[in-house]
Amino acid sequence: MQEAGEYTMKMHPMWQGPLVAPGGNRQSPIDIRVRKSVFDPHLKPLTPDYDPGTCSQIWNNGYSFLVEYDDTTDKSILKGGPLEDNFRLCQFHFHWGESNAWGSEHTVDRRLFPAELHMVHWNSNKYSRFEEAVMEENGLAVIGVFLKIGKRHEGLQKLVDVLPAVRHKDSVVEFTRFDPACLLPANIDDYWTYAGSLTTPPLTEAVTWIIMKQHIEVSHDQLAVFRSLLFTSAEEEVQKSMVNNFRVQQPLRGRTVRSSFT
Ligand SMILES: NS(=O)(=O)c1c(F)c(F)c(S(=O)(=O)CCO)c(N[C@H]2CCc3ccccc32)c1F
Ligand SMILES: [Zn+2]
Repeated sequence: MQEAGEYTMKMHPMWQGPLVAPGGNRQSPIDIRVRKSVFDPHLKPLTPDYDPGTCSQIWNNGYSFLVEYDDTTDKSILKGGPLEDNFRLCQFHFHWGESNAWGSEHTVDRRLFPAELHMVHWNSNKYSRFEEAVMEENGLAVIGVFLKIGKRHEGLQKLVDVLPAVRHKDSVVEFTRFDPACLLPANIDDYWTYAGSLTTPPLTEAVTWIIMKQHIEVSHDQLAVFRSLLFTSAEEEVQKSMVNNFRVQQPLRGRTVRSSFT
């Protein structure tokens, strides 16, 4: 019988890390209870300003596939919303399920989505490198966008077409001139925001999460290509499909989720 207060250090097969970071009281992901969120009239519109020229490569790191951006200058930045400083885009990635019934990390009133996009940014006013910001409270800002199955997403197709080239873990290909703004929903003024953490190691409590209320649509076939990726490298005998690469939800611990809309 587990002693009260003892942390359940269950090892989630996916992340090989503790599910609840010891002492963590602002862990992610969470369920967003819409009626418990608090409208904050001081929240500004989000103003992303991305330069497709900073897009550099796409790679499979054995957790997800990442599209990486050159973050050595302030060319692709996120400002506004709940943010006081400039945040530089460093990468975006997705989380998805083995079926369309689940796959997102965050949920809205327990509603699961088949996938979730995360655009990872770091505070370039306060820090000089991502690795520094990742250890600091509010060093990072991650935009979350839910994906639903529907019409084909024309902008996503350029990315889907290159995924077979990064099928195995540690494969990298050059990927340029991709405008990440094409993956944002039409309405980016309506969002929820809360103080949380990375959902993969190092699970640091450094993230201002900005979760879009409006989802984007991708086709069934486009999402099926995500599932053709592998967690395993080409050398490994047993190949494992890259699916269910999401973390289980974490306790809210009294945090308030603010909304930019009523
Ligand atoms: N859901 S999430 O937004 O918390 C998140 C991920 F889910 C995720 F998988 C990754 S990763 O780079 O693929 C794996 C590294 O842990 C990152 N990458 C971040 C975390 C650590 C790190 C270090 C260097 C560059 C990017 C990242 C991430 F921020
Ligand atoms: Zn993520």
